[in-house]
Amino acid sequence: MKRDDVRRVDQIAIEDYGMLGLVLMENAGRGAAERIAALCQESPGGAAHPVCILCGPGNNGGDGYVIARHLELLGFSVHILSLVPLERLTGDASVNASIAAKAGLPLQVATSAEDLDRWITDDETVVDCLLGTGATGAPRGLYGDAVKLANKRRGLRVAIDLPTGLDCDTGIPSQPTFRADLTVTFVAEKEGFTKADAKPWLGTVRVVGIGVPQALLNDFAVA
Ligand SMILES: NC(=O)C1=CN([C@@H]2O[C@H](COP(=O)(O)OP(=O)(O)OC[C@H]3O[C@@H](n4cnc5c(N)ncnc54)[C@H](OP(=O)(O)O)[C@@H]3O)[C@@H](O)[C@H]2O)[C@H](O)CC1
Ligand SMILES: [K+]
Repeated sequence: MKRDDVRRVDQIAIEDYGMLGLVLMENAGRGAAERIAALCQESPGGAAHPVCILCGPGNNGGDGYVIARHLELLGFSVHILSLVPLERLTGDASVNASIAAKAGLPLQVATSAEDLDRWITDDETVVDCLLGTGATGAPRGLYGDAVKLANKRRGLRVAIDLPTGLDCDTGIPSQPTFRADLTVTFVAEKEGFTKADAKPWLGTVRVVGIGVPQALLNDFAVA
């Protein structure tokens, strides 16, 4: 499915069907948390290890706060690294960041590559909630630093909606691109995921529904 169509599904679900963005984000985040839990149970270690969730400035980051809350409920030890001050967040992302903070989920704001190097450790699962379908071009500044650092760590890597740096329409990776073991994507596989260039960056792809009505999915020919 094309990036713009996926974003349209979100918009129509809210504007025409009256669904709340927060409901879509909750469904997305809970579904993603359940796929991450399944992966961590399958990994060599077997035990659920600590999880670091990297959150960006938009609703992809917003998903990360929901994922953190649900992974904690599943018994994981999570910590959240935001690359923007929380007051910079808006809408559904801001609501979920506030819930996570009020719930006492460990949360730090990284302002430098040194912060990221210190706080992203080597044995934890790293979840990429940096950039999603709102990204344009290669990850800039601290986002590029975060992707490069995450790619060097030894733990599992999970991309949410798409690996930061990957163009989800063309499948073309940018310098850098998050190299995922698992990509959890919402509504439908993105068109670029079928391209050979994308494969090394996606890992296993799992589609998570976000609760939009079948009638709306049918309008976009989503199975
Ligand atoms: N129906 C669905 O699929 C649902 C999707 N959800 C999630 O929402 C994201 C899309 O959220 P959105 O806020 O539109 O976009 P992003 O989170 O990707 O953030 C984009 C912002 O990031 C900045 N940006 C863009 N490109 C770059 C770059 N190359 N480097 C650094 N920063 C970048 C930009 O902000 P500025 O302030 O800099 O303009 C963008 O605004 C989707 O992917 C899903 O994860 C919903 O949660 C559930 C339903
Ligand atoms: K992402």
